[in-house]
Amino acid sequence: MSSSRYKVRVTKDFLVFSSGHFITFEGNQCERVHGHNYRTAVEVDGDLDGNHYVVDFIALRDMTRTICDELDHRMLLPAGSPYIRLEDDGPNIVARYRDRYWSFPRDECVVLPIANTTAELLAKYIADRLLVAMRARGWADPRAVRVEVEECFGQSAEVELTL
Ligand SMILES: Nc1nc2c(c(=O)[nH]1)N=C([C@H](O)[C@H](O)COP(=O)(O)OP(=O)(O)OP(=O)(O)O)CN2
Repeated sequence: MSSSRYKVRVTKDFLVFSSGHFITFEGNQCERVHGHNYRTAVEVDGDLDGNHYVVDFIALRDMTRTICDELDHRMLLPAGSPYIRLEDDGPNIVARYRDRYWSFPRDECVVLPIANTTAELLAKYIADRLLVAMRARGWADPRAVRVEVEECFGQSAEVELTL
């Protein structure tokens, strides 16, 4: 007897965010500030519910759009970096790396609970937020949530939350 496994996938031309960032790497390197037009794709694996669908992908689309819109046209800053210090400076947030520092108006930044603004950890952040949003709607946990974040054409990272 064969068994069936289902997933829904959502990727739309508005599930994007144009944001600034910089990453640290190799423990002693920090990029210059730059930006990307990030694109996201979301997949949810699970059993069919009483509607005979995994989840309503319109609702999933809208949940994802809410998160993308929060990140759009913002400077993405990591709150959990061991290398980059974030400081309040009145209406601004100052980011410091060794003898370099950047000052951004607070409402033009998003401080994220991640260690580095890599595509991988942005995908993880979005996946975690989506799971919270699904649970807030009373949805049963799916089997898995996957989020892909593409930094630019041909460069992306994906996370899978297995539940
Ligand atoms: N696995 C990952 N590798 C890299 C990431 C990442 O998030 N995950 N990020 C970077 C840099 O932040 C940077 O964003 C790379 O972007 P890009 O502009 O493409 O880098 P380059 O300037 O070197 O590429 P060009 O196409 O020549 O502009 C690096 N690695």
